[in-house]
Amino acid sequence: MAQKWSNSNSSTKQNLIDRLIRVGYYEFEKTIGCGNFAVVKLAKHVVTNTKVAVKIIDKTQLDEETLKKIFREIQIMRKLKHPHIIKLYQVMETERMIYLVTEYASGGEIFDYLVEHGPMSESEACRIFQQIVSAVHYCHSMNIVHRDLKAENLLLDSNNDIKLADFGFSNTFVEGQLLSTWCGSPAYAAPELFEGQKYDGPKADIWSLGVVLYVLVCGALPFGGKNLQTLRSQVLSGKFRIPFFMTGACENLIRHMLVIDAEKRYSLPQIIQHEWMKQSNIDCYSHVILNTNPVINNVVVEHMLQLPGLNHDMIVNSVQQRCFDHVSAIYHLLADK
Ligand SMILES: CC1(C)C(=O)N([C@H]2C=Cc3c(O)cccc32)c2nc(Nc3ccccc3)ncc21
Repeated sequence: MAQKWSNSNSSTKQNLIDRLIRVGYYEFEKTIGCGNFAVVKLAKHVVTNTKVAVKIIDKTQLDEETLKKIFREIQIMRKLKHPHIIKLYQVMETERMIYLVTEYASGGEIFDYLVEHGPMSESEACRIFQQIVSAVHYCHSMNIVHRDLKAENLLLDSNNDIKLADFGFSNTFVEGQLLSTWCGSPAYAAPELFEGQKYDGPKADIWSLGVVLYVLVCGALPFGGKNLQTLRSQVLSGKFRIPFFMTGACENLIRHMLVIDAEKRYSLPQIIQHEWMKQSNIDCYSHVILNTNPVINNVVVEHMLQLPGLNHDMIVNSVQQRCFDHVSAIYHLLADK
């Protein structure tokens, strides 16, 4: 469930959640964002003393449709384990609330980074874009499309590395089968979405990646307009301005991604192999090894056995069954330290 985040606490529901100080082993500190049906708070895991983000969802405020989307988002996040995708640590549910405990991206939105620092140098943009491409490539290899790729959903961690967030519009796809739901932010939406046609999910994500790359290097959107109609005609024209400072290689890559005909648009392997992407050396295929079953880290297990009430089998089961409960949360929070 993608949403515009604001940190203004308005409604009475908000105050109720605002008075929350602790859930499970998590002590709440401050609100980092609130949307129409979720509040996200910074919290500390008291057992491991680690900062996490907790998305608090009040189920009583949601209709059936939205609730289904939230459970789909959770199902998808449970499957994803990648260095540049926000990791889900734990899911807690009471009869009226859902709490999603995830990695905390302390650097905030890359959108705000660009507002503050202006466009990136192309070598910095290349480092960041390679991380984004690696995260999206991993999702597509897991048959998941994000469908809401935009600067606002690209978060930064304390090392200024990318953490892809908000799988509220994501969905699983079957190779070659077309999707039809209109998703995401218009400024990042592929032309085929504006034409109301069924579309190929991964190819629509690639268009959004082209808009993201343009935004990183130019600090502005390629397609704008004062309303949806002008935006639509600009996108369908496929015409956008290239600033004087953009190198030819960068322009060439962007022009191969912002291609109207989805069939002719670059694929992720073509993007990875493009000249411009060779500026800094990241292995975009690091994601492949992440799909295997988690190898148990015995140092972490030994550390946990000092905690009351835990035994070896409980820990190994919770991690290998991917329970997303307190035990696996302690394990992964310690492993990621
Ligand atoms: C749980 C999760 C994944 C999430 O839902 N959000 C929200 C909340 C604010 C927001 C946004 O502004 C843009 C995207 C996602 C979000 C998160 N925000 C952060 N860090 C952050 C830190 C300072 C400013 C903005 C975001 N870390 C993890 C999350």
